[in-house]
Amino acid sequence: MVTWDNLDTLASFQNLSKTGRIDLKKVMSGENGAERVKNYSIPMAEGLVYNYAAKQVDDDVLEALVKLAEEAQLSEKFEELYNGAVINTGENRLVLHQLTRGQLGKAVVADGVDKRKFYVEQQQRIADFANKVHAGEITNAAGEKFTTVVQIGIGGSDLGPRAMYLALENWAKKNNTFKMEAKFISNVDPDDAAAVLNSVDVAHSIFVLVSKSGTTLETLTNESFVKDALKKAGLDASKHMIAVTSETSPLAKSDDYLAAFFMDDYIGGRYSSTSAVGGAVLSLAFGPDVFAQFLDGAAAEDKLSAEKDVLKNPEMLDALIGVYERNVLGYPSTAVLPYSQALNRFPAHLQQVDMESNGKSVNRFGEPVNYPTGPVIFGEPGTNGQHSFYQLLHQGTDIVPLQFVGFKNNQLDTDVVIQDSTSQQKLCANVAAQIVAFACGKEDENRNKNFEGGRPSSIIIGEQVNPKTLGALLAHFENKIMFQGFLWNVNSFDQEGVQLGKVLAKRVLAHETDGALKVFSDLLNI
Ligand SMILES: O=P(O)(O)OC[C@H]1O[C@H](O)[C@H](O)[C@@H](O)[C@@H]1O
Repeated sequence: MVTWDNLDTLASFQNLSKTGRIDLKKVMSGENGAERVKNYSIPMAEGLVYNYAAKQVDDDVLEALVKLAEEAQLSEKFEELYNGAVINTGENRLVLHQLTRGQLGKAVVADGVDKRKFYVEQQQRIADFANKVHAGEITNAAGEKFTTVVQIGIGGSDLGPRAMYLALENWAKKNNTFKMEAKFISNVDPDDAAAVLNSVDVAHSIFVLVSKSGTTLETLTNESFVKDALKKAGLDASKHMIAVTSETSPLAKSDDYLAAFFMDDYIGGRYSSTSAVGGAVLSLAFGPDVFAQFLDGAAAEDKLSAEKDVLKNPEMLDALIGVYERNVLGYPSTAVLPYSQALNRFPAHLQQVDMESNGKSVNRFGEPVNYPTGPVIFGEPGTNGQHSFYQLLHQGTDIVPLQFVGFKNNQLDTDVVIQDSTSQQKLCANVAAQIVAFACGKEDENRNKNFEGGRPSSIIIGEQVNPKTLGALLAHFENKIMFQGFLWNVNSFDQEGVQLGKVLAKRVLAHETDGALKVFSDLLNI
């Protein structure tokens, strides 16, 4: 049996707090540094490697982290989760997104259904549908092929699928698996839908309406927006739309769609990229086989997350180091910095996964916690970020732990040699340089030009962004966030904090306001 205790009640956490502070500048300089880079590294799935040489840890801290993992029963809690325990206590739900890509434990039966079978069945239904669209067996009313897919959804029904699509678009083009261009409508700002609709040929577009609940105001509004545009173009909306939702949602039984594919309440929106939510758009855009490879990558990383030896489990160690940084060293934020244009929207997706999961002030029993929980997450791809916010990261008063991601190869064949190096080499040179610059700094008599150093980072290195490495990368961060939730003893799988704003917005629209809300409503001309 596992016990759910607050972090600050664990003896191993008290011991961790007493370990000596690491002088990163010192340990990362010279031969010492070279040894650390070689040793402080864990193989991940699909040829990825997690390197934590530039984190403020040494063997003593690592030993204390291992003890913390044991006392907090991280492995046992993950085991409970994938075997179908009610981990999402706030909503009384199981947490099953790992089951969409593999079976780590025993069969999970819920509501009389084997859940792994259910997810595979949905994946298969989507594959059949996508193949028929590609073969021209499912067409528009004029019998012409669909050429574009447009996803309508917001939050978890947008960010993950969008980030994954962008990550694989060029790879698919290069590898001849690109089937259809995908576009995304999310914001209730009418300019979002209008701009996307202006950029596509609606007569040859298939729209994927994605809403787990089937009740999200922005998504339903955008659906009407699109239906209106289709009608104005003389088209039958029901011949152009499919839905991805949960079987219990109001959308599930509607005749308004060509087809409906299902996820369920046991998959949080932000964890739904590997379910039908990501499956529909990615299978249509790149073919079902590419989506299957993406799932394989995620499944392989999930397996590593189940590894009991902390020093062989990249997700668990990353989580533990993050908690050490947050709760012992007191760092309030974390930046995710992929040196890859393909991962352009990956930080935005992680922002939701991390901050919606662990941005909590009460533990899983609803009692206030006395320690900081989830950090603020932000990020941009390198090298763009270097010319923007890195100034604060190098010389600002806050220390911000960094999570770099870098790949040896780009996705397209095009590159040039300028000043004796390719663009890809320049990209990689920059990430290596940044790790050492942040860790070691540089002394200068001019205080303005002085770099203190001592700024920690980790890096995940891979060969190339492709479906498998992307799946592994996604699972890494999902599972890291899950382990951190276990450590903080929060429920990482609900999101009550987003409700209040929705309720007040409804009041504004119904003109049922007073006080400050009324004045703001007037100022905004509602
Ligand atoms: O998929 P839906 O039910 O439309 O939900 C879309 C999103 O909106 C909610 O407000 C939540 O904050 C997100 O976790 C969710 O992903």
